[in-house]
Amino acid sequence: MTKVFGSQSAVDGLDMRVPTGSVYGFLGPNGSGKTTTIRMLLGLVTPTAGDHDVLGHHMPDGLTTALHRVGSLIEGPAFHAHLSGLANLRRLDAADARSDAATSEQRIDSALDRVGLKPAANKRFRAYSLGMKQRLAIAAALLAPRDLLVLDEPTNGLDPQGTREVRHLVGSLAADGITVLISSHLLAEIQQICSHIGVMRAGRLVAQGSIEELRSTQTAQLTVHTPDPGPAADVLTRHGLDQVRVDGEIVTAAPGDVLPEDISAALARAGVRLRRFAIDRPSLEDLYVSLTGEGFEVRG
Ligand SMILES: Nc1ncnc2c1ncn2[C@@H]1O[C@H](COP(=O)(O)OP(=O)(O)OP(=O)(O)O)[C@@H](O)[C@H]1O
Repeated sequence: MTKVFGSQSAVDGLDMRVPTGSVYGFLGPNGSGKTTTIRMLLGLVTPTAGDHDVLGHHMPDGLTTALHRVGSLIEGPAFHAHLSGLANLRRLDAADARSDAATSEQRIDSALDRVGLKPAANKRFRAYSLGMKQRLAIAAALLAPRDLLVLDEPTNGLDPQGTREVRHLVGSLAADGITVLISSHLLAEIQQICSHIGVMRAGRLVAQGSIEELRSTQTAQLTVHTPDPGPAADVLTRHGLDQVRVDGEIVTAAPGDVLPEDISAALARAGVRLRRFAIDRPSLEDLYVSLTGEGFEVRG
């Protein structure tokens, strides 16, 4: 899908797949096109080009069929500060033409229970912590049964405790089988709960896949600390390792398919003395930084 606003391209040729049952972390710096993409997915913005399916329904024809199985948190519902969480949910539920008044109390109760807000149900919204406010917003998205939950930056502005609350909640919803699409500009905040990740940069999806797939695209690096760097480099080159480099007593190389145990045995046979032998794979953090140029923001 593509979305152009005036002369500005917000989303450019996006080809995105959110597998059923996944928690898909939709990552990218501010302004990279995440919200625009989510708004297109939910039929709130018409794409300039391209089309998409939601829960197996081609959009926009399947809008009414598919979207009542989709809960979303985009800008967040408008809550009344002086009303309790419970009263706020009652108002929202009553305003939904599709909701069945006969089951309203039961659905509200289970939504509050789901997000752990039952004990605070009668507290005024303005007395809620930021994490509680965000959990209430997610409860609002859960007033009807959902197959897919779309959360746009649900941890934005939350303190570490609020972030943990939201993360924990999303993890438990996913464990119940709800597919979750969750956007964030901070990989560290959502990495633990995601099974899949898509990375946006300047309107383009620059990487997408399961965490394992993305990790495996990262080239591992062998690092050897040794007082015998010359012989060590010779052994590594003879064993077919690429990019063998010597820097003082540190030798690095790309091990490729050569097994660590074969490398260490070969070094031992050649009499190379080792102070340290390690094979490291760059973290997802490194991948994210290299794809987006974004620094890793440490919070709290
Ligand atoms: N309605 C609009 N009219 C004009 N430009 C827009 C509109 N909506 C978004 N844009 C532009 O499109 C680009 C992508 O914005 P978008 O909000 O989708 O990014 P984002 O990744 O969600 O960022 P953020 O996390 O800041 O919301 C930005 O440059 C933004 O200014």
